[in-house]
Amino acid sequence: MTESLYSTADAAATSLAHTSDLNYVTPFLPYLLTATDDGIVVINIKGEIFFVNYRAKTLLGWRADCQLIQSYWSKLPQTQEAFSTFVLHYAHQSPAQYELTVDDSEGRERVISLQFAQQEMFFLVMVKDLTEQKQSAELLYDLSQFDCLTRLANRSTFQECLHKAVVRGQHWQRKLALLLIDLDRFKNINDTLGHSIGDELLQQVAVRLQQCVRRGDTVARLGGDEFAVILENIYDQNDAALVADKIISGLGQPFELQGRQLFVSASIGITVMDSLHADTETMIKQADIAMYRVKDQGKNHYQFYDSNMSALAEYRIHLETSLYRALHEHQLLLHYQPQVDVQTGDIIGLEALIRWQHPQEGIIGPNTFIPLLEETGLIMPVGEWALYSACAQRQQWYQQRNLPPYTSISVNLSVRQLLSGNIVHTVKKVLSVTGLAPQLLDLEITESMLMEDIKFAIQELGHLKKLGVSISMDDFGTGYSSLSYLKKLPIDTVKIDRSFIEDLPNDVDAASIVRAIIGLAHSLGLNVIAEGVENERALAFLKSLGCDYCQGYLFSPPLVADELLIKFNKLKHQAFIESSLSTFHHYHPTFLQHS
Ligand SMILES: Nc1nc2c(ncn2[C@@H]2O[C@H](COP(=O)(O)O[C@H]3[C@@H](O)[C@H](n4cnc5c(=O)[nH]c(N)nc54)O[C@@H]3COP(=O)(O)O)[C@@H](O)[C@H]2O)c(=O)[nH]1
Repeated sequence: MTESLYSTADAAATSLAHTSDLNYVTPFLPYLLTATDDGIVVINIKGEIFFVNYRAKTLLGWRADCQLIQSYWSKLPQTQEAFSTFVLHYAHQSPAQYELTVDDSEGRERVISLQFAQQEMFFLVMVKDLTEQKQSAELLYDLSQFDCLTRLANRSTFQECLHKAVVRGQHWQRKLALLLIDLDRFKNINDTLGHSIGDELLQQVAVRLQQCVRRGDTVARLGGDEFAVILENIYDQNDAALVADKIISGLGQPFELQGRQLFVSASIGITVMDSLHADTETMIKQADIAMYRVKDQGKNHYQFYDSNMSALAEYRIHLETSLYRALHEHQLLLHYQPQVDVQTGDIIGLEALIRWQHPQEGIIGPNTFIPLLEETGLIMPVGEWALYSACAQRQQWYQQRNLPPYTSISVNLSVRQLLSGNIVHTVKKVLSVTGLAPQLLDLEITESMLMEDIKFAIQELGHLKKLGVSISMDDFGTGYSSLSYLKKLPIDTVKIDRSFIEDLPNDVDAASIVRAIIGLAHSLGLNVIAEGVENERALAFLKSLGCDYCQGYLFSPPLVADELLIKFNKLKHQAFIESSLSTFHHYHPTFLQHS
């Protein structure tokens, strides 16, 4: 039954589809004319109106009924103008379209299109509301041109602006400058205080940057915390330096964010180019190189690009590529340096120090490549490798009865490792795989690392301490040197930086600092290791101050595992020190003359 009904309906639909007889539609016309989303007006060649549907009245702002429309038509110059234009220019085309802005019956501005179709002396005018379509198009345009967070020009607009600036500069033969600005430690703000504060900060930074430049200059956000400023029409570098100074001091003022006061700084790389020789790609590359130079040199400053920087940048790229290879080809290795009990001369620990055995350049020290490992993120796998290898080596020595059972192993942590959120898990894993007792592992951190994100760092150190490992504060005295925060940190040992040790006991200031550090550390229940002990007078002085442990060339330089073992096995206690002296003279022949 149902089936037959459907087939009847299908048959009817098919027959309708095949007919072009409009008589079927005519009875529905009044309904269609009111229900349609478009306005419909019928008008003659003189502009006299014969029919207007409800939608057209609303869109065109006509509140009157059909009889009065004639007079309204004449009061609407834009519509009249549209009509006249149509009559003059488009009458021969069908349908013709004209776009204009009117106020609708509620007084809201609307963008409409009038589409005319002619039938002898009459015209059918279809009135379409384009407002939303236009708004979406504008929004899309906006999104493609501007950064939605800060409303500054986005990266692609910046590229376009820079290109135009170069062309204008070439035309007027004027110089132009590009400043690339990167906020220092923005990631920490975002990670610790949350993205909403981070976003607000970026918005406020955008406002301040705009306040530092002239009206015609371009300020753009290139992404993340990176901004750019294009200065056109400048006379020389001084003009750009003035703006950079303004930016540094502008951003140096505190930011008020959700009831908090925040301080930020920025690193700025600048390139100034004679427009005749400028091209956008080179300018961006140069400003970028200069900016990274500032980052390397301690941030919160600006630098102009100079050609030497390119050589340096190329060297870095070379170094980076070689480092990747070094990792795959196992060119990284650890050296070990003993830590000695000042009173007994016993070796109580070994510090693992990374080296790069470069196939052409020989042994490369960590200061050359650790910063690059940090920057590239390679420090994570390398750091984990160092931790694992040091612990495994310590265990192997112990199992082969080459080391007293209490000898600890110290491993340096990098800032990335400490703040990765993964360090506790990594240490746990390494201890479990190597079987090393946590009490025998010492992790070295530096003051400056803590300052990156003190709250999180303290939290992570607390978790590490709970595992049973000990923590040493490395290079103490060189960074923030805030003795007052020492007591808040979950650490066990303070390592006095070797710059305070090298001239002991002659350097009176250094001697006072060392005395103060040892006194304070002991009052807080912390051990003290003096780094870089190179001679016996320094050792004697440190002993007199009650320093607990020493490390330095006096005892041994860092050595590869096998060498260290030979030395360790051959020599004990005082004999070890005596022999170390001769090794030390071998490394530092001039020392004999001074001592
Ligand atoms: N994240 C990691 N950082 C590491 C790792 N290995 C090393 N490092 C960091 O590199 C810094 C420099 O290390 P290095 O060039 O090995 O210098 C150490 C010693 O060789 C040197 N030293 C020791 N005794 C003396 C001395 O008597 N005189 C003298 N002129 N130098 C001496 O001091 C450095 C000791 O290191 P530390 O105790 O850690 O300060 C190093 O500081 C680490 O930060 C690594 O695996 N991961």
